[in-house]
Amino acid sequence: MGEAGIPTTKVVCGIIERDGYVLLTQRSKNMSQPLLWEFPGGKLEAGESEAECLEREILEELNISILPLQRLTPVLHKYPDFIIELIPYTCSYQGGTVCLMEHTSYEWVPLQDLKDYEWCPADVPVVEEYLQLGG
Ligand SMILES: Nc1nc2c([nH]c(=O)n2[C@@H]2O[C@H](COP(=O)(O)OP(=O)(O)OP(=O)(O)O)[C@@H](O)[C@H]2O)c(=O)[nH]1
Repeated sequence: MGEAGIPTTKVVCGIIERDGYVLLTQRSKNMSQPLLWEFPGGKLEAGESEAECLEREILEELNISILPLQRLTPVLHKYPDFIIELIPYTCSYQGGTVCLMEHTSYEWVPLQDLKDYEWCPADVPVVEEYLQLGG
């Protein structure tokens, strides 16, 4: 539980790397945080590991397979009506063609452009840490 009894939602997200590019997805108009950019992923379900969650969500949302590599620092972020613990993993792209099930668009982005996107607020520290690590 977080402040004032608001539960914390654990969300695992993937920084998916392929040949020096990283995969970003843009939330669609009818999702929460419309049109903001994020690293694909989703809510951790009971009984699954973070890696299992990430592989499942990315297959469901994008139809590609990935391999989680390194866990970065989780970010605790308070949105007006909920608290999120965003748990980032670097991942390698393994195969498949991106097919969007929920998002409005995606881009493979070079590291130097990551700062130019309008991110979900919880992602901002993740982007900073990732860039500090050198990608
Ligand atoms: N997948 C993902 N979600 C993120 C990121 N950053 C961030 O704040 N979130 C938030 O974490 C939640 C993830 O939920 P989700 O993707 O599994 O499901 P959803 O949007 O259908 O859930 P919702 O309808 O409850 O908003 C959303 O509220 C989303 O806005 C991120 O980088 N990746």
